[in-house]
Amino acid sequence: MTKMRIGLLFGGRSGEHEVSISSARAIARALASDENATKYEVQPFYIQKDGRWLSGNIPQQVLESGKPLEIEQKAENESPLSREFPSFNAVDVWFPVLHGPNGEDGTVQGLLKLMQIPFVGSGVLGSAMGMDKIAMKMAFAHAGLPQVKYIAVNRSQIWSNPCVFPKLCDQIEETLGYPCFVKPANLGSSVGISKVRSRTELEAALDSAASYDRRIIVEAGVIARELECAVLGNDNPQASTVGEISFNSDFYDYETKYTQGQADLSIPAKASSAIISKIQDMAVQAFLAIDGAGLGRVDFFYVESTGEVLINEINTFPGFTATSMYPQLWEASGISFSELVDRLIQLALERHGDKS
Ligand SMILES: Nc1ncnc2c1ncn2[C@@H]1O[C@H](COP(=O)(O)OP(=O)(O)OP(=O)(O)O)[C@@H](O)[C@H]1O
Ligand SMILES: C[C@@H](N)C(=O)O
Ligand SMILES: [Mg+2]
Ligand SMILES: [Mg+2]
Repeated sequence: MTKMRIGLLFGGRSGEHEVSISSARAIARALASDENATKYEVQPFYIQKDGRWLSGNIPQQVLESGKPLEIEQKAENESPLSREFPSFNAVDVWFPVLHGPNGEDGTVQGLLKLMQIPFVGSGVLGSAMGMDKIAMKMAFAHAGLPQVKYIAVNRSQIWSNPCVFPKLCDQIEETLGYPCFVKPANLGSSVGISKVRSRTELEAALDSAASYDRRIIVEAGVIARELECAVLGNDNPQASTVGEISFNSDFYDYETKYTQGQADLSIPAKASSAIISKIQDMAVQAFLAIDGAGLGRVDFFYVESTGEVLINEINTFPGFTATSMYPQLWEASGISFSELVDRLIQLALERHGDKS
């Protein structure tokens, strides 16, 4: 049997570069295990932090070491893609294991779509909507999904005009109060997010978020349990069992997410069956609202005292690291890691066949 060649794309010009390497290591292992090894042959492609694409031996070395490559000087006028374009022909299905901007946001998906080769996950629209927390929240509001109060901010309100900035801070204090969360709109893994409790912290957090993104979102802080649900499928997606994250840190920040033992994952979450099915329904609605495809993980806040469930966000390429929820939610729902990656490839082929 001829093996299908899977283009495993990882790394990326993103604050989540290291997370992508960890996810890709796990996915590469799953593609080489069990029955998958008889069906698939993995061709890794590594996108360096400066955006250059590498094939050949280096991607394999990065996968083995789990560490990003030191950036060597780029030749003047060298295109990030110039060296690798010919070898793209050696791929039957792309598996873009990219988190954050320049990978999970529709940019790479546009390139892969133009190549007319199937790829795993959401297309251009779903990826872009799922990455940008402002656009995402507009789609959720339109779908009638409850969420926290928020204010959308543009970098120009923070950096360009000294008269606008104090007014913006006044508006945030009046509308949202403290604590509130300041986030770059297009990022993940909590990179660039601050929880703020005072005017001084707010000013510093806005300045910091603006260094990551032109678009920033400020949300009212909620005291709630954090529940997550995985989604798998295309036009008729399925929701997994629901999991809960608990931790001792101030919020679920980068260190808590990726340091073994810092967060506890309870799967299934201890909540009534009514709450679990509500979350599963909302997860599917959220996935459809942004035009998701293949996979997604939807994060929720559950305010136990009032019974309120608020949607926080969707991730169109959630983490597959050792501490990540997405593969563990499916494992607990009866789909093993190796079966999961196989299904994702089949869903990519199905979606490609739709000619969408
Ligand atoms: N409005 C809020 N109220 C309370 N806690 C919040 C709020 N927004 C974010 N947090 C905390 O910050 C964490 C990260 O937020 P969020 O999920 O929006 O960021 P992210 O960078 O997209 O993360 P990831 O993509 O890794 O899930 C949440 O899991 C939660 O602990
Ligand atoms: C990878 C990270 N953004 C996640 O959602 O798991
Ligand atoms: Mg996210
Ligand atoms: Mg999240």
